[in-house]
Amino acid sequence: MDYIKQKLIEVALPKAEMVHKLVKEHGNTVLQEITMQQVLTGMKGIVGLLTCTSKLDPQEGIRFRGYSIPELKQKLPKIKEDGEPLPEGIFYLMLTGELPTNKDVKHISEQWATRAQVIPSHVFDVIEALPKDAHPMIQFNTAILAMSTESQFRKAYLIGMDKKDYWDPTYEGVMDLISRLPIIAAYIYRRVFHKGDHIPQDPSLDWAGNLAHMMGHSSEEVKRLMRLYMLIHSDHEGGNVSAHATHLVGSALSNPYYSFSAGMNGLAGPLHGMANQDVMHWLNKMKREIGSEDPTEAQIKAYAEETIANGRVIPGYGHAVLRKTDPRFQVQLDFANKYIPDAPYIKLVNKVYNVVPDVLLNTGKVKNPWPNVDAVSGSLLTSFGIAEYPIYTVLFGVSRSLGVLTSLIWDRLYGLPIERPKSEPLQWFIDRVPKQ
Ligand SMILES: CC(=O)SCCNC(=O)CCNC(=O)[C@H](O)C(C)(C)COP(=O)(O)OP(=O)(O)OC[C@H]1O[C@@H](n2cnc3c(N)ncnc32)[C@H](O)[C@@H]1OP(=O)(O)O
Ligand SMILES: O=C([O-])CC(=O)C(=O)O
Repeated sequence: MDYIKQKLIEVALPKAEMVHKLVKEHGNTVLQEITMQQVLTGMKGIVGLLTCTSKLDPQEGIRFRGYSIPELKQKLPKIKEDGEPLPEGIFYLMLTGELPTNKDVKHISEQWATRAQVIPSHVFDVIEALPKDAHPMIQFNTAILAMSTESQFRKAYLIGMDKKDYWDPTYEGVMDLISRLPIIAAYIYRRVFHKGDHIPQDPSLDWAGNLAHMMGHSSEEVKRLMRLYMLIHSDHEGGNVSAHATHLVGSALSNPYYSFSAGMNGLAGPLHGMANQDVMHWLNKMKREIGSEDPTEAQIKAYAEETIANGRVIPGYGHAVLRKTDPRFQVQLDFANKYIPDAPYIKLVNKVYNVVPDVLLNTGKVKNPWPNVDAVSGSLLTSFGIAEYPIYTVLFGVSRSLGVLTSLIWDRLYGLPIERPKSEPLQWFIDRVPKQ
């Protein structure tokens, strides 16, 4: 058995027993009071999920197994000392709860490179059957579903395996799926934006470096950016739409491909991952309407106010949980200010950051006026030559696979049952209003 799987069993067994014990011996413990407002505004703040890969603090931002992004930049293995951590490392950390060694990261890189070799040809046929102008997220998700013919979990389930072993074919499916996503993403990118002139994978490269290479952006600078991008988008605790959808569908014992596809349908929404593409449209429309490539802060403020007055959201700003600037925004801005401080889009992002929070605060209703991860990611990619906006959410999706699919393995390790919260009609809520 692969040593990572062996390690996983050792780490997981006592934890799975603990979950079982908590349910059995402390099942009646009251955890929280829930208000009408919480239920009717998207269940914010209601603890309804067990997720160990990462945890989001509203003030501090995300921590992966306890480590902040600046800590991970220090502690995770890199190819070069001054480079960015390899996403293989965050996968290992989220999976096992322990920091990886260089050897662990190399092992995962090699595993993924090997597994990536065997994507069945029908997956590409299915992509080719779609119109080229179908949004890349449609193509990406269709390909993910088409790959589910390969599901190891489905095969094992049909044979009739013991419930406690479900995690094993899930792990195998997750490893296969993650290994193949960069190839699918790059294939779609080259199909839509580069006349179908495909670039073969280079199995000697790391997972993110290979993605940049297959996209046709093979400079060391873009590979470094891709590693950072894949690291920071990988997880955001369990309640965000893509993670929760993956978990929910997985709770029906749907295979990893079906489950991840559900998450990707959520990521494609403009209030979630698609905001990274929308930010670019918002910035460009602003420049067009103002009639300047370099608008002043006063002009940006007026445009932002007009966006709000028209009943629209300013993409890249606000968050359902965060109440401060997203550290994922900050780390990307730091990267940009270090390597490309004079890039026009980075200057623009800095100016927008100077004025938009006040505009949002002045509405009196926006709970978080600060930028989220999507406020800068597109400007950064564009400045490094990846200027085709519709691919941005696909790149987000490739990264998000690391967290949500690791959680799916843990769902199986814990033996979590089907998720089925209760719903009530409107009258039920009205009946709960205290009588005068
Ligand atoms: C990777 C990610 O998913 S990060 C988020 C990416 N999404 C975006 O950037 C889209 C823009 N932002 C938003 O739409 C929101 O801030 C969300 C979806 C992220 C969070 O939504 P909520 O938790 O409902 O935010 P909040 O409680 O602050 O909303 C209160 C009001 O402020 C509005 N609001 C929130 N953010 C913004 C914004 N950026 N621009 C304008 N209005 C906003 C809401 O639409 C809501 O208005 P309403 O009462 O008239 O319906
Ligand atoms: O946490 C959320 O709700 C949205 C988000 O930033 C993410 O999923 O990365």
